[in-house]
Amino acid sequence: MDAHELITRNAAEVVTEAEIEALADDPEGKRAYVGYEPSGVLHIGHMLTANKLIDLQEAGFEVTVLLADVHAYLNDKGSFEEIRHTAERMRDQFIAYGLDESNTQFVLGSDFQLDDDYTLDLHALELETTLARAERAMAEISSGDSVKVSQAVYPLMQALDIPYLGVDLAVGGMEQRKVHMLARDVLPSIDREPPTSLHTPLIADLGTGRGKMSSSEGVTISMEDSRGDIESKVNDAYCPPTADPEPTEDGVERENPVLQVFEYHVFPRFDSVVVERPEEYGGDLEYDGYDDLEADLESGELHPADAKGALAEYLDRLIAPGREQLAE
Ligand SMILES: N[C@@H](Cc1ccc(O)cc1)C(=O)O
Repeated sequence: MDAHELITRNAAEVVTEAEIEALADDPEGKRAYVGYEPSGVLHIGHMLTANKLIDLQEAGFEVTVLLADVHAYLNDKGSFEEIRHTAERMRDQFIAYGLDESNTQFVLGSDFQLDDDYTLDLHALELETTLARAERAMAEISSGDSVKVSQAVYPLMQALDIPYLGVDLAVGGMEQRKVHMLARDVLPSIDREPPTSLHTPLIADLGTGRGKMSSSEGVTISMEDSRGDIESKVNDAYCPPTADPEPTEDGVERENPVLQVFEYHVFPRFDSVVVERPEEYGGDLEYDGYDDLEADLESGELHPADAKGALAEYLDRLIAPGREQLAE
């Protein structure tokens, strides 16, 4: 796979295509980051962007993981002490998941976000931004109806992190796109380059195929799950024999989350996938890429129950190192 393909595979969008192209062609010195609010344990949402960071490392990027402790605090995720503690645990889980410490830089937000220069630049961005714009940028990041002042400061800090970390590419889920657009608009006002961004798709809830998989509602997979937990969640997952299910009766769009997890979590991390089947049902199936697996599910060659069995097996392999880490 060439650099451009590695960078863009499984991305829902890049802003802009031309800027990505230029980064792909740049042989050295390119840097990317993802920021995470430390809270709870690593789950499949974090792992999706972590997979992208692993692709980017392979494509020659230097990668930074920002453990955004101040952001978590501003977004009401607990006391600063608790968040700090969670940040340390999270870092260890990312390493267990495969973000090699030798080429991943882990940075704590509070290590630079409380400096004088940062604070003054932040105030300059506050002057450039209406409350309404800041609030819109946060719509898919913070929950709750009334936005606090802290949550209006949040996206401006996220924008400012990009030049302060010295990165060329900001990576995040689709829910981060409005913050990245805001960053493109406001950073030039303080003589900083507008950043390039890449967004990963949102994966549907495992149980229903609707909405998005999240740690706060519905069914997700986390590093705390035992093999048995994974098996029962995957077993109960929504998996019609198509990649393009009909909407529900009341018109809610649905995805096939089992296929999505194969596409965005399993295939990026394994060279091939074996679906074990007894001889009388045709024996094992082996796939070198996602498309063939999807085609077999659609044609009926691969039964959803067998697909689920294999998914549980591979998810377990992805989770195991983190689970062991947590048990320490
Ligand atoms: N907004 C991100 C966290 C984050 C914070 C600061 C950043 O610079 C980047 C990302 C989230 O929703 O989890």
